Amino acid sequence: MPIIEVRNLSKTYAGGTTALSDVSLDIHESEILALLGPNGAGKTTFISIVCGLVTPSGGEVRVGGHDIVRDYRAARSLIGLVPQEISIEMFETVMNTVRFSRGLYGRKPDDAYLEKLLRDLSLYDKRDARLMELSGGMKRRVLIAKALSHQPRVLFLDEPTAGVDVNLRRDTWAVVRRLRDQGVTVILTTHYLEEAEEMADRIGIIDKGRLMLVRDKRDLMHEFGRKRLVVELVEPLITLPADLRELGLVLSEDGQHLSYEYDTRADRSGIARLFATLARHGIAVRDLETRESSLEDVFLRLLGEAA
Ligand SMILES: Nc1ncnc2c1ncn2[C@@H]1O[C@H](COP(=O)(O)OP(=O)(O)OP(=O)(O)O)[C@@H](O)[C@H]1O
Repeated sequence: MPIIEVRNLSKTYAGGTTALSDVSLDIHESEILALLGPNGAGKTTFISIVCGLVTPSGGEVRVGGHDIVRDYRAARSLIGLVPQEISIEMFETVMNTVRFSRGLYGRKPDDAYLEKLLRDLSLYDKRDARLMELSGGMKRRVLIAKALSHQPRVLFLDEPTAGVDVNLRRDTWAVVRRLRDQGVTVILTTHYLEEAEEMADRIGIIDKGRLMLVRDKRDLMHEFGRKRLVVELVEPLITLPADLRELGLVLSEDGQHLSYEYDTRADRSGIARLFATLARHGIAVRDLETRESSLEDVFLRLLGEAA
């Protein structure tokens, strides 16, 4: 059974904005799902509904089999949420904040678990510091600790590394991966496509309230990705022979490089033909380089196609 089942979910806010329309999705235990989409696409609305902070206008959501409206407490107890905005009690210490969060869910005190959690998040040294004394990145990690204080099975991270430096971002990724390996399901939103590419098992793209696609990341990159082959020549070419141009090759300004773009899905016969044609013209090759498109290229291409 999926840990989260979303059926025909929609949301129209009081002002009339439709933030979600007819979203259906299953989220599986211990996967990392990244939700991508432009500003205002509906990602935060989706998270807020599943976490019970916003009431849906239509459709159903079950978390661990519990309906999020009829059976709110049971559903919510399985969820940890790291919100986009930092709103914490600045005068409290790190350890007390996390203890308090755990208490809110009615869980028995367990300082051993909480101390381990702080260690995992590299916050243990700061456990007695007041939140106002922490850096922005540390405060973000306190939010993660709070969200995990009641040992939820699902963790929502709304832009977990916005404004966080590269090292800390990598630390956060490592923490999230470890959680996934411990069986926690993670749903995150991000505007850093590199983050989704690095971490996610599946990618969902939301645009204008619609879930445009949910796919295994590797399949997605494979299906929509493109490869680019750059051939460095021993001798520069002044003009490109017509048959090479017809194959889709492009000559660089300095005449030293030929480049060729192709679908990762397409069969490789194009490449073989290309080299045969180069050989026929007596064009000698010094070096080759291939580059695969990033998730960012794939994403922009998909949104472009949708528009
Ligand atoms: N409380 C609200 N009342 C009315 N409209 C809202 C409310 N919250 C969000 N919206 C609208 O719903 C739409 C979706 O917003 P949402 O915050 O879900 O997008 P998002 O994908 O999370 O965006 P971002 O990437 O900028 O965080 C937007 O048009 C937004 O203006």
